[in-house]
Parts: sequence; C-alpha cells; structure tokens
Amino acid sequence: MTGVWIFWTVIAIVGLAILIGGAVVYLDGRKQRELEQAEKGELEAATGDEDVVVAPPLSEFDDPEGAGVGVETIERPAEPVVEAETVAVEEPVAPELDRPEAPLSRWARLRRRLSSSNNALARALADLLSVDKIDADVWDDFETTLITSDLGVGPATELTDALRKRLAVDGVADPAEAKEVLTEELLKLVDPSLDRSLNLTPAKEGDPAVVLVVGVNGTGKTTTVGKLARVLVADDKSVVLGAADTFRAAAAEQLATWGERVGVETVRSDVDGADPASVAFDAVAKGVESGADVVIVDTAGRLHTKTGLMDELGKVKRVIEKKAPVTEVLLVLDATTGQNGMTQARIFAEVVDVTGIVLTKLDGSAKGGIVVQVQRELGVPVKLVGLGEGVDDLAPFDPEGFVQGILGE
Ligand SMILES: Nc1nc2c(ncn2[C@@H]2O[C@H](COP(=O)(O)OP(=O)(O)OP(=O)(O)O)[C@@H](O)[C@H]2O)c(=O)[nH]1
Repeated sequence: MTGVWIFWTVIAIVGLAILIGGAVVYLDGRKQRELEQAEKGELEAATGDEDVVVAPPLSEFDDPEGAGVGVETIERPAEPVVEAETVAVEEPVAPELDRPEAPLSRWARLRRRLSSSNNALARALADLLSVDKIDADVWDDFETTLITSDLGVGPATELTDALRKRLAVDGVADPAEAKEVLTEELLKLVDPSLDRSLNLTPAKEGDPAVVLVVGVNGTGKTTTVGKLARVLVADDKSVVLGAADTFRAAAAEQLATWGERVGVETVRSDVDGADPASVAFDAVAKGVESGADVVIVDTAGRLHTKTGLMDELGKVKRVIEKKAPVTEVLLVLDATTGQNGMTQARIFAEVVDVTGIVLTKLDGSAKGGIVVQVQRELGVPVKLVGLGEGVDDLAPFDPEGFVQGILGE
C-alpha cells in the first residue's frame, strides 16, 4: 500500500514540474516577442519609415550565404547636431619690427656727423681756403696733411697739384669759387663713376643672392650684417642670415638678436667652434629652400696667418657655391685703423675676390681719406659706410654727400 502511495506521489511531482517548466518557457517567449515589437515600433517612430528592417545581428554576417540575402540598407537615425560652443580666438599680434630711417634722411644725418667730426682732410681744406696768400710752404703743409689723413701719397700729390694749378696758376681768388674747385677735385678722387650698388641679382632665377661679409674681428662685420638686413627687409626683401662666425661664441647670439629685431631667420650652429663652411652652407640651403631673396653670411676672418685665412674663407665660399653662387663679397674695414686697415684690406683682397667695401666707424675717424686710398689700391668701390653704433647708422656711400660732408657743407 505504501509503495502505491509513493508511486502516485512521484508521478504527481513530475507532472507539476513539467507544467511549471512549460509555463516559464511560454512566458519567456512572449516577453521576447513583446520586446522585439517594442524596438521595431521605436525605430519606425524615429525614422518615420515603416519599411525599416532591423539589422541582423553581426553574427549573421559570419555566414556569407545568409549575409547578402534580403538585407536592405538601414537608414540609421541622424545624430543630433550639437551646436559648437563659440570661443573667441584672439588675432595673433605680429611682433613689432624695427623700420629703418629712409635712406635720404639717414645720409643727411650722417653727413652732418661727418662734417662735425674733427676730420684732418676737412681741416686741411678749410685752412687752405682761409689763408690770405698760398705760398710754397702752404702747399707743402697742405700735401702733408692730406697724406696723414689717410688719403695715400699718390692721391694726396694728385690733389695738391690739381689745386695748385687751378687756384694759384689759374688765379682763382674768390673763396666761393675756390671751394667749388676743391669740391670738384675731391670728387674726382672719390670717383662718382664707380658702381656702388650691391649685387643682389641671383646668378640663377629662383636662387637667392648671396652676400659674404668678411673682415678682421672687431671691424663691425656682425653689426653691418644686422644693419644691412634691416635695410633690405624695409625694401621688401626676404632675408636669411648665416652666423658663420663660429670663432666668437657671442657673435652668433649677436646676429640672432639682429635677426629677431628685423624679423628674419638666423641659421647658426648649436656647437661652439663649428665648421664655418657648414653653417654657411646650411644658411644658403635654407635661403634656397625658403625662396629667400638674399642670404647674408657673417664670417670670422681671423688673421692668424694668410694661408689659414685663405683656407677658411676659400672653403666657406666653395661650400656655399655648391648651393648658390656668391654675388657680393663685402670687406668690412674700420676707418679708425688707418694704415693697419689698409694692410688688412690688401691681405683679404688677395684671399677672396672682394666686390665692395664697407667702411665702418667713419664717425670716429679723423681720416676720411681712407675712402680714396682703399678704392685706389683695391680697385673696388666703397659701397656702404658706417657712421655710428646706432641701428640706422649705415648708409650707401654717396660721393657727393661725402665730399660735401668733408667740406663742412
Ligand atoms: N662708432 C662706430 N662703431 C661701430 C660702427 N660699426 C660697428 N661699430 C661697433 O664696433 C664694435 C664691433 O662690432 P662687431 O659688429 O661686433 O664687429 P665684428 O667685426 O663682427 O667682430 P667679431 O664678431 O669679433 O668678428 C661694436 O661695438 C659696434 O657697435 C660704426 O660705424 N661706428
């Protein structure tokens, strides 16, 4: 009896379990269908398109056969456009760059400085005009003063002879007329016919003009390069500077400061005592690459030995010319060094083909005659003059203005 009871109890439990299981499966399936319906409804509501087909789950694309069959392109609802927050961007303020004084007013100012300097040449000419009677002694003194004013023996004798003839022999007595004669003769010596323009025409179209600046340390090379860059930039030229004076560490820094002031790039080496030729090459390469109009290369030019100098400057020029030909070689001379400066000038002229002279410190020199002597000896015109330490104290050399300045006009 107990066995029968146990049998029916087990049957009842199993039956109940089957019923509960069936109910759970049924309810689960219904819930799933309701969810799918709800999702489809939302999608239709978002797109307004009742034909939208829900994308199959990615796993279905694993089956290549099923993937392409009956799958339509799904128009996903557009992402809501988020308005970008407007941020006020401040216009970059261009650094304020120096602008040089106009050439005419620059030269007029420098001429005044020249006439007020205690110039031996000017004094000799003034003395000559002020004496009542010009006798042989006066002429002798005059010639000696001209020689000591660095005019050089040849030009001094030439000028004395020409003046003696015109003033004494031709009998020019009127002071104004005598001054005119002096002006004319002096101008002849300075030679206004020489071409004093800088050669900034590149040898090949597209190349930059290359200006190589040479001279003994301390003559004012770096300052001249900076002042020149300033003038060229004001003339709308794009300029690159090369700090190939690697001998004096501060020189590159000094040049870079000039570059910043006028807004031009300075190519320099981070290594002290780097190969000047390599820096010069990099500067010209930069000029070629950036399409610059002019590259100005500052050099050290130590006068240790003539062969050393020759090797150094020769190499700099050779290496530069792998990129672009040098169009102008400017020799910077300190006018206050007189005959010493002339000796330096001769050595540099033997080492490189100098095409123009920059005579600096003419403001501090009592011997303006060096203009004539250096031109005569080297056969190269003075193209620029430095008449002070100020940024605008470099001017194109103007023979008439120079002579008038010397004569105190
Ligand atoms: N009075 C006067 N001083 C000048 C003139 N040009 C340059 N100087 C000064 O001369 C000094 C030497 O000038 P730098 O440009 O450093 O000379 P540098 O030839 O480059 O010298 P290194 O870099 O040593 O080779 C500086 O104090 C300049 O300000 C000028 O025309 N008149």
